[in-house]
Amino acid sequence: MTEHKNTPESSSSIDDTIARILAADDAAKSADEDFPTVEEPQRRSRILGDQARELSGGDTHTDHDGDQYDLFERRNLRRVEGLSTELDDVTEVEYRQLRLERVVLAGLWSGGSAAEAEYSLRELAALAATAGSTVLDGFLQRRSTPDPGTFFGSGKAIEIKEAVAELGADTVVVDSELAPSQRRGLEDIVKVKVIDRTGLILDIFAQHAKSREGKAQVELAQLEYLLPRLRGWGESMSRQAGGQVGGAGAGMGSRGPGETKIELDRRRINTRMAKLRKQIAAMKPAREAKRANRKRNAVPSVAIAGYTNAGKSSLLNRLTDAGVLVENALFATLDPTTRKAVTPDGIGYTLSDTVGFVRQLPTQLVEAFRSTLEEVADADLILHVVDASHPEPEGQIAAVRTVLADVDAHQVDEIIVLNKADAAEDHVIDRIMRREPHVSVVSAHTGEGIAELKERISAAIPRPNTEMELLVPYDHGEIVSRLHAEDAEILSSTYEEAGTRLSVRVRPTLAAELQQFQVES
Ligand SMILES: Nc1nc2c(ncn2[C@@H]2O[C@H](COP(=O)(O)OP(=O)(O)OP(=O)(O)O)[C@@H](O)[C@H]2O)c(=O)[nH]1
Ligand SMILES: [Mg+2]
Repeated sequence: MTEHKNTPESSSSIDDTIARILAADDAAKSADEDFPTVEEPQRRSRILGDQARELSGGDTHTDHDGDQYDLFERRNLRRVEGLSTELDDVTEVEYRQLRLERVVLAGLWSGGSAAEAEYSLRELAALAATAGSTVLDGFLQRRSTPDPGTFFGSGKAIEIKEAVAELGADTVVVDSELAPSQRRGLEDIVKVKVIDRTGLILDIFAQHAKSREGKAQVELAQLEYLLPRLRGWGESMSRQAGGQVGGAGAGMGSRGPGETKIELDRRRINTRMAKLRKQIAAMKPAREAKRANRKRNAVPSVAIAGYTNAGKSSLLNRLTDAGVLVENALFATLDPTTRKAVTPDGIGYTLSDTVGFVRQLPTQLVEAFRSTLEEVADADLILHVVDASHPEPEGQIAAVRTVLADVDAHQVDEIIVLNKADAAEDHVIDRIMRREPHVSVVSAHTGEGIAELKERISAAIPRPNTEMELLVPYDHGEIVSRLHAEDAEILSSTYEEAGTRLSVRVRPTLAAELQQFQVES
């Protein structure tokens, strides 16, 4: 840990920080406007370390991905390496601005195969790269239960410390959720800041949230994460006040002003959380109205769900030409996008992109995003997109289903969409096809399997079911075009003297409008 100076400024800067955190709305607004834009090529080359390249460098876009206006903006928001490695304000580190730059990863291998433990660590590397940091090295420790004091045990912690010093790292990212005391214990040994998986994921969400609702949801999740960790915070502050470093509760510096401050902070954070909950609740009616409207018109809804980076947005673009942001980064999409789509035989439906899932998705996020995720539960069909180019997609499928069950979405019909077939190994595809009853193999990039998927969607969504026989006079050509354009199944159509004779299946709302043209069959 960096030494803190015992000056009045240091404690007032913490006040400032807390004030800034709690005034997050204003801060977010001005940050949007004031963020300096840097020329794209220069910025890109500076953020990509060698290890990060595997993830961040591989963007390929097809024509279907559209204009991707967000992409440029997203890149401009990336962190610049090397601006600060000083841990001068613990409050900032723990909340909102992790400022991780050169990181060493560490994970516990406590069960399962070695390969699984390694995937998890690789995924952590991808997460860290998405958060804008350079991954220098990674450690796995075989150990059945975590050490209560330092998580890895002091021997391994010292090993990590040595690597950190040798590589010049400024952060250790641990592939689990750490108890506050474990984090502190480990920090005291490795001497740089320690972040856990949850903190890292929350940081990515904070960077990527765009809509007002998304921002509020992420902030709520961050505060929820922070609240039980306030003790650590208070101790750091006491160190600043008294300059005493010691175990929990040791020394004069850890009592008095520090405690009062924690109480005060806790209260302010609770107030802020209550306000956020209210805000989020207030935003719900608008979304619910939209959903109710869709329900009334009986427009079927299809939700695209799946593990992060599986290709959900690419699939949405491929199916609808939506131009939604596609990025080889984790959690590129946070705000659900809904687009209109049509089946090959002309049935309209809505298709929604959703936030990606990840192993150990922080529970704070599931809670904060519950209202968004519930839309998936409400869908008529879930396209569960799976990255078939991953060597072991089963773990991802299971992680996604856990979250879906959590928001009561496991009842909804599901098609497993094995995406990235162009890059996948046949044996992986075969394995999953044997396990899962409803599988479509596609590539959002090449378009392979997309036509078949469209047919499947068409067969799986609720179809219009009111049969009608219509005679539409020729001066009402707009009705015929509408039937072709909209939610109707045209079973037959012939031209007669008085007009077009049609045998159709439509939804109840449209049936009511068409009554004047109805004839006996
Ligand atoms: N080879 C290959 N790559 C693909 C395919 N579909 C998507 N990708 C790539 O996979 C990466 C992730 O794609 P996205 O569509 O952003 O994935 P997502 O599921 O929306 O990801 P998040 O929003 O971050 O959860 C991008 O680099 C895409 O170009 C595919 O069919 N084949
Ligand atoms: Mg996406």
